[in-house]
Amino acid sequence: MNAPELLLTPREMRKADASVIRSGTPGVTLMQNAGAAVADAAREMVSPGARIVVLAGPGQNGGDGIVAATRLREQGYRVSLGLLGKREAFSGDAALVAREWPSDVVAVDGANLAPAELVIDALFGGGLSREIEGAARAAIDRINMSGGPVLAVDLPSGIDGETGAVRGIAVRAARTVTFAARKPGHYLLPGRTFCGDVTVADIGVGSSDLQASGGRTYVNAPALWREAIPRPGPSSHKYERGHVLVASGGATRTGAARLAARAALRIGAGVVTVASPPEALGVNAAQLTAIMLRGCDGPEGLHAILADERLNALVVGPALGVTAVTRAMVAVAAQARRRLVLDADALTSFEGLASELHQGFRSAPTVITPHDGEFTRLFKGHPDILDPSSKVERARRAAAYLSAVAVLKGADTVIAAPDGRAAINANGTPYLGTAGSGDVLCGIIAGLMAQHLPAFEAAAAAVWIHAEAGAAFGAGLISEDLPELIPEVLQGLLGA
Ligand SMILES: NC(=O)C1=CN([C@@H]2O[C@H](COP(=O)(O)OP(=O)(O)OC[C@H]3O[C@@H](n4cnc5c(N)ncnc54)[C@H](OP(=O)(O)O)[C@@H]3O)[C@@H](O)[C@H]2O)[C@@H](O)CC1
Ligand SMILES: Nc1ncnc2c1ncn2[C@@H]1O[C@H](COP(=O)(O)OP(=O)(O)O)[C@@H](O)[C@H]1O
Ligand SMILES: [K+]
Repeated sequence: MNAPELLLTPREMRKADASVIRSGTPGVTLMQNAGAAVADAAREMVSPGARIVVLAGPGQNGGDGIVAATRLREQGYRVSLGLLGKREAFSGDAALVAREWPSDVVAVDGANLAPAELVIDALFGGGLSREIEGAARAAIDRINMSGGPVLAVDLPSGIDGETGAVRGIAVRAARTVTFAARKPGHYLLPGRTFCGDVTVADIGVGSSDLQASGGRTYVNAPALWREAIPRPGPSSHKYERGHVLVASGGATRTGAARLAARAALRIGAGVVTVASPPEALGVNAAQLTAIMLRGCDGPEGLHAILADERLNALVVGPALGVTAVTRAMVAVAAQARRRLVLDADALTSFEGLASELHQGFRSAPTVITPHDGEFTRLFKGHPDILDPSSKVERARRAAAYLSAVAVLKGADTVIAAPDGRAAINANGTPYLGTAGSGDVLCGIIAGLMAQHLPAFEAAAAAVWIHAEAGAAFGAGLISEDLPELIPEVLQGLLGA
């Protein structure tokens, strides 16, 4: 099985580099390897002898660029080197490699990009620490206006490697070569859209060095959770595959629950029941077949239904209404200590009241699935959770605060666990932005938890499967399609 792919923030990457250097490999060797990998990528992008302009910044990212420039020059390319700052001002390993450049340098604002068949952007990488202004800003503007392909070293300059934010302005690259491990900024938006194709070069940082970084953020991919997905044994019966209960909204708001219920059944829950307010029983009954239906009158009704111990996973929130009654439903669900998914109105009903849920889900696996708007409402008054510029950090803090897995949805959905693990999803499609899509996601999560997947694995697997299904369908996707697309994705994962 492939190992899960670890993503390292620039700070964690520095720890990994330090670990390699402690084991005896000089930092300059890492830089030589990094620059050589950039030169290799450049050769794949242009024909022999092409004109290449390398723009190098004042730090070690610039050092990588100078190594690439030196190599490419030796290999017969017509290379010019533009520096942001003075050649004598380089420090550390970059100062060592700068001595090896055998030709003239120009200032970045003097570098002529017009004849270049390739621009190599080595202005800033993991050390970007503030908004870009002045000469650096003008240089990036000119790179983006040049119209030719750009190869970015480590990160497109201007993209924050930890958060994916644009620090004032950023290079639009056709390709990015990064080192040892991708960074969260390669996946988080808007960073992802600036990178082009991202490749990871092996520069001599081993897996023990990566572990030494302390990083706990992963790409959300099957390697992270595939082994946890159950396959029914020859003698297993439906209740072993779990029983999901989905709370339905009132008579005119029942579709969300049915979408979640259908998804829970398709992902493999043995039994799924919709708990319906009495006035909505007719409309639910008219549209349910394999899914069971129970009358459920508010929090007391839910409490009564949960006397059945076989109900082991609940979905509470979609289309329930933003009310005190919904808050009471959440309280009943939490007290029942069942696996729980909370979405939509269950979260918005606690607008500014997150403190009522503080550590509220310690006693049973729980997943919350807010989009940005729901997240901001729920944690109103909690700047410690809302303010970090990294989406990963926001999700992590929310998860720790509630003792629940937080799925912070969007085009770059982040899944975070209270223990600090996090995953960034990247296989989605904008076609998932369709009414009811989030309800389907809730159902998939609950269906996997009902089958005993731990909450983090269930949430991460569900986000990936949901996105994979949506991407496979593409244009014209509506939420009703999503549950019906699950079997093919599941069969691809399980090989059956
Ligand atoms: N051994 C290793 O560690 C290896 C590292 N490797 C490479 O090192 C890169 C990281 O290097 P790095 O830490 O030197 O940071 P880097 O991205 O060059 O920028 C720092 C410089 O930029 C400046 N600066 C920052 N923001 C600015 C702004 N907005 N506007 C203007 N200036 C700004 C900052 O100035 P200061 O803040 O100090 O004033 C400083 O001078 C990494 O991406 C990878 O490519 C590889 O070779 C593998 C081995
Ligand atoms: N541009 C996009 N790329 C990938 N996934 C997306 C995109 N837009 C929305 N999604 C996904 O679609 C789902 C929408 O859920 P949500 O916002 O709750 O919608 P609804 O309330 O209509 O169900 C989420 O899983 C989200 O991650
Ligand atoms: K760069």
